Amino acid sequence: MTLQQIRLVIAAAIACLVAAPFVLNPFSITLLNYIGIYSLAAIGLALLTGVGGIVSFGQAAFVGVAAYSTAWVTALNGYSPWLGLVLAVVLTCSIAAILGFVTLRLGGHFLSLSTVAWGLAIAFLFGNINGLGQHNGISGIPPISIGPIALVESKQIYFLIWAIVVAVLLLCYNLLDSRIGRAMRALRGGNTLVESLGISAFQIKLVTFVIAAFLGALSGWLYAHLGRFVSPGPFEAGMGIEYLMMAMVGGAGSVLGGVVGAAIVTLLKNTVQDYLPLIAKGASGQLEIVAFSALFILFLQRARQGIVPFLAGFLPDLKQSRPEVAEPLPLRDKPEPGTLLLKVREAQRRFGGLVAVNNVSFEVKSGEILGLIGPNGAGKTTMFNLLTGALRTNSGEIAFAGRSITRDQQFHIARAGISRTFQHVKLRPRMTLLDNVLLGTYSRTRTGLFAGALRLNQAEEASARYEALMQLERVGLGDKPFELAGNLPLGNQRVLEIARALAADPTLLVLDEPAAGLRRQEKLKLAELLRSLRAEHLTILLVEHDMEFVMSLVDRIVVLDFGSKLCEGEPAAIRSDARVQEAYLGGVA
Ligand SMILES: Nc1ncnc2c1ncn2[C@@H]1O[C@H](COP(=O)(O)OP(=O)(O)OP(=O)(O)O)[C@@H](O)[C@H]1O
Repeated sequence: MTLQQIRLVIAAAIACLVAAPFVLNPFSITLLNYIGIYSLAAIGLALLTGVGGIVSFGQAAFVGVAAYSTAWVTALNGYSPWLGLVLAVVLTCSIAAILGFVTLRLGGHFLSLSTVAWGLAIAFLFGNINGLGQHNGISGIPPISIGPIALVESKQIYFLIWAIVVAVLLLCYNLLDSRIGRAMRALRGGNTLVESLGISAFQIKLVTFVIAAFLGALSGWLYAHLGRFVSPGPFEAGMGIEYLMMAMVGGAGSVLGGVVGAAIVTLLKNTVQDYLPLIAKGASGQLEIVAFSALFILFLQRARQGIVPFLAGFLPDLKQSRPEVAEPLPLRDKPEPGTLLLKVREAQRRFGGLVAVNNVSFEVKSGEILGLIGPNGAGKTTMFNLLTGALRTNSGEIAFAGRSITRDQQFHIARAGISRTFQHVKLRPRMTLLDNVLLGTYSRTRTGLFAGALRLNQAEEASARYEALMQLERVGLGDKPFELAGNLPLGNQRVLEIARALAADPTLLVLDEPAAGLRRQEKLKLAELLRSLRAEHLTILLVEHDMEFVMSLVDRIVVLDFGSKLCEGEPAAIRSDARVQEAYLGGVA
């Protein structure tokens, strides 16, 4: 499918939206208004839950904070709904920022459980604060006015609601295709990779959380001025679950899924409400929940990925154009070859009673390739995790480029110029090769949230894309930049990790078993690549079990055994060292 065809489909969809109020009856228009309003909250959840992987049950509470804010400003204090919008957005986003700051460091299920807790707490407040009408709610909310026109009728507010929905969709698509959006997309699947790229996972989660709340705020503001009345019911936990359902039914990873999910759930609910009283007189309220739950379970079993991604699977792939030559991204200042780059002094790391790294000291000079070898379980990967900040040392010091990084957070260390690959490959399999490598350029680029959403910094984006393509070509993966990373064989996934690490223009490249899973020819190519990197004065630290590969490549070797340093020296000396033969090579070298 070409970009032009997609534009045509979008233009046709917008034409239908514009024509709808002229051909539909008032009830259908009201239904569409509610679908639009729910869509905004569901798009927020699609970003938070589907893209960012943070399951939240509390979206209804944010919608409620905004609805009550604008009701208080307008119905109780007589100010304009536009002032209500300002308070709604500021208050909702501030509450989200505080809640996010407190809870987003919680891992896994605890984070989701906390959203249930604060969702319930906020909804409870609506019904119990005197000044907010308690359970009777607030009525007499005025309509939104644009200039002299008050949007009293459904048909009038319809255009405002759907203009906001379309604008939000466009901004979200732009955002997800930008530097910050890629970081948001990378959140799913764990923090270690994200932080190793110089991205603060906490910061990106907080941003995503506040964006989701902001969209909830827009939804709440419109909701209050459409119904002209607010009460606690629509903002309680049940509605929080319904928003989650909308996001999941539509396709949690897709912002368009938010709209489709809102439409399906709203229409389905409406239909169930119409037909259930015919079957069960009197108890249809409770039965509605049962029927709905049963449908949801069926959906989870049959189409878990959601409708939009499911349908998108039948469409021909979007023909994307290869990045074109662009201004190169700025390069770091590199230290003089031969100067001290990394100094590890008496580093120790324990796991309970096990000392995985035991007072290890070594140095790496700029421009050299140092191999770290040792039998399985010797502590090599743990050492790499200490250097890159993925783990903290229990004691000892690590200095990089003349500065202690012992207590630095992982993303700070990455930004300082240490890039790594992982023993167990860490990629984002549902992102393209190009996007995976683009993640590596994060610390070399600056485009922020708003510039990304508004596509204001296209020159930098073009440079980053070109850089990513160059790195893909350098490692031999440049022919299919739009292939999904998950489709690559394991060996090539390792090579893709190297391209991603190189895209950060590192001073020190830390490679954990890069040749594992490669065939002989591929290994030779990799060795050639690493040699060419050394010729460019890049410093490389390497863990590798393939001795032939290591010996032919590195300048020096440090040998670890049972967490301690056994010896260090040039490859020939290590090869003939009796202790190494005994401990590591089993006397066969
Ligand atoms: N997170 C952890 N918790 C507990 N023990 C750990 C942890 N990570 C590593 N270890 C233990 O620390 C020791 C060193 O492990 P490490 O992975 O660093 O060794 P390695 O030299 O990289 O081994 P291999 O070559 O097999 O990858 C092992 O005994 C391992 O079981």
